[in-house]
Amino acid sequence: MSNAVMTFPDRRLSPAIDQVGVEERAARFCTRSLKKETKLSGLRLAVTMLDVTTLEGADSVGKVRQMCAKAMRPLPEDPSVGPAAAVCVYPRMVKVAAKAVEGSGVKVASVATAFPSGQMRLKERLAEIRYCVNEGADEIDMVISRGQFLQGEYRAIFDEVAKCKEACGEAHLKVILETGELATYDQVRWASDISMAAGADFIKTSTGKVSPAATLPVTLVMLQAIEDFYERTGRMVGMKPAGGISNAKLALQYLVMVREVLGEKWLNNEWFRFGASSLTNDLLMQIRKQETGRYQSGDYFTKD
Ligand SMILES: O=C[C@H](O)COP(=O)(O)O
Repeated sequence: MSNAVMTFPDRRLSPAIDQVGVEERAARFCTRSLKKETKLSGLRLAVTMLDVTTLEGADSVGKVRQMCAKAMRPLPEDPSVGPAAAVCVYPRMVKVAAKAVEGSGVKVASVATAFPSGQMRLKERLAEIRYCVNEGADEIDMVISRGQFLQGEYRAIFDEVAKCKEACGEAHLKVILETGELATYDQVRWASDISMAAGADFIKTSTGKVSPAATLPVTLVMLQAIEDFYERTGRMVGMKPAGGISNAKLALQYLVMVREVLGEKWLNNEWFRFGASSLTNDLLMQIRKQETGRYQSGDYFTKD
């Protein structure tokens, strides 16, 4: 990565966001009607973009293994569907997940840095990243320190992201902004710009533990930040909306938006992911519906 990219950004390059304009533009993505073939290929594409997630205190080895099996082969009778991009787990489950998906191409993402609050000294948060990578994580989903960000300690945020990136080594870094706590679109835009300049491989909306989580307008603000960053630096950054995305229709609206804002180049799982704990089955159900004309009962699919 060039030094120019790792420089604290100039806030004057982060434009003020027109709230009404962003919300109206995002709402227009919901009104597009898609042809049957486009819908089916979008649904299939969405499955391959899933970070199939479980982030519960009650997570067990059995649950994680079952989720990994589903991520590798979402529809057992049709191997052409999937696999998902990754599974996303807590640090303690990384080793279990890495063993379960070994050789399949499905990546292991781990949340880290005292997820979801981030309320821990940086030293321990960096140690947590190194632990996850040692256990076999390919990707790290970190949280920024929102308290510090909201107090205007922007250089501290830049430094923590840069240090987390360094601690990742070869692993990819996704930076969770927790947009539901950032109060305004302007703050979301500024946090996106800081994170990308500090080395984020992906920017991600939410932990899934705070409401509101991902929304189309907030994702649009982040996509625009990615577009501007790419124009300025030539470096592509990925996008991951996460939290509360549980139906296929909404997933397709996200894909329409990504295509229109960033173009086809971003429309694959190297550059776009859905973080979701319960979207898989609705995508599978809609794929079966498009292919057979019938709805399969929810019981037909294994538990998300
Ligand atoms: O990163 C993923 C989120 O934690 C998933 O949130 P969700 O359970 O609302 O789908």
